[in-house]
Amino acid sequence: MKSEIVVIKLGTSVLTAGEKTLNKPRMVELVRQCVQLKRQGYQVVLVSSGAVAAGRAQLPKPCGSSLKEKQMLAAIGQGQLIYTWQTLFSLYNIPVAQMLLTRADVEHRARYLTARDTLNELLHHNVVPIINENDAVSTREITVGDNDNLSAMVAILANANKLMLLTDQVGLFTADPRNDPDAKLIAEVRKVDDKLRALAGGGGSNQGTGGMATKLQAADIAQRAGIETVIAKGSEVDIITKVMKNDAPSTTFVRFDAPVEGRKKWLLSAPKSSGALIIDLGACEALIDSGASLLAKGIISTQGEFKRGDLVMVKNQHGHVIAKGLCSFSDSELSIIKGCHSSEIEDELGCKSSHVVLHRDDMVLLECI
Ligand SMILES: Nc1ncnc2c1ncn2[C@@H]1O[C@H](COP(=O)(O)OP(=O)(O)O)[C@@H](O)[C@H]1O
Ligand SMILES: N[C@@H](CCC(=O)OP(=O)(O)O)C(=O)O
Repeated sequence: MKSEIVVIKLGTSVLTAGEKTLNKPRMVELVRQCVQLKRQGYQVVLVSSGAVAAGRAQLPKPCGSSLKEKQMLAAIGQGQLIYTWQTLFSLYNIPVAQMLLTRADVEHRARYLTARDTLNELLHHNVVPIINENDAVSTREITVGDNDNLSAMVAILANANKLMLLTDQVGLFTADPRNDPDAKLIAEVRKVDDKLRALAGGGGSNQGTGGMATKLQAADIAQRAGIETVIAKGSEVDIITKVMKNDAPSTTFVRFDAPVEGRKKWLLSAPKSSGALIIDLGACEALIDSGASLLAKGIISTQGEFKRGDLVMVKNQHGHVIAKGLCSFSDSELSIIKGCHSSEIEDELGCKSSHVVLHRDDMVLLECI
């Protein structure tokens, strides 16, 4: 039987724990629990933050306020980060592997498949993959930007059963507990919606990136891909073991009953959109109620510039995103054929072309109207 795969994301807040550099006793403890999990038959993938913090501690003068400096610090600290993990796992004779990814590696279908194969091969050989963003080469265009979203992408790549986001809070509260002592823990989330997003603030510590907002984005993606996500406090004793037994105060995002499959998971996780299609009510209903492909007839207008094959968001007339998918036409072609019947498209464009704008196999639904 194939063993279950657990992706554990460790935020800077967990790995530094109030210190200016890596908190090694904390890392020892986390490795012990990961090994325990492996001995129970699970496969473990780590998404480890902490490179910037580790790099910062190695320079004599404080720095890291600009993007350039952060990239430099990540380049300095990543070596120490992976060395520390490697040293700790080697105490148990478990090899580790470093994978540094950017959005471009996941966005490009062929690179995505290569990363997936490498990850699978590592797990097959009982190695613990330790993943971080390749900050040193990440430009604004290709960065994921935070390891919460990266960990959701990794969970999809690894075909994981569970995603654990370990941080410095026990879960998602009704308000940032650093500012509101009356904030209450939300134990279970069925669906991430705008009301919930409004509760999630940015990072509380000055070390972390994204705070709860990016954790919700990650949980939303994972839920839709059929992966249960748990936010929990990394400093709590035996936290990994407790989360596996559903025995820790935490926030659990339950997986959707009908998750997206195969290639659609890639669509869900990776590509950034180049533009958007605004569609009418009839088209919204056809997409959501009947699972239909999107036809030119339902398109009111487009936003942004995109080529054939680019990823676009699909919005209703109120600007609400309802789907995303790979578009068969460029924005300039759509300006000609929007509102047309499918049979008129080839005549209008004067060339052979698809009869649908977004095929249902190349599209994931994100919201209901
Ligand atoms: N509604 C909320 N519930 C819990 N924490 C929140 C909330 N809104 C904002 N936060 C902040 O998110 C922080 C955790 O995110 P972050 O600093 O990015 O940590 P990490 O390094 O673990 O990713 C918490 O310290 C907390 O202050
Ligand atoms: N890639 C960066 C971490 C970025 C990040 O998302 O940090 P965090 O919010 O602490 O998980 C690093 O290694 O320092």
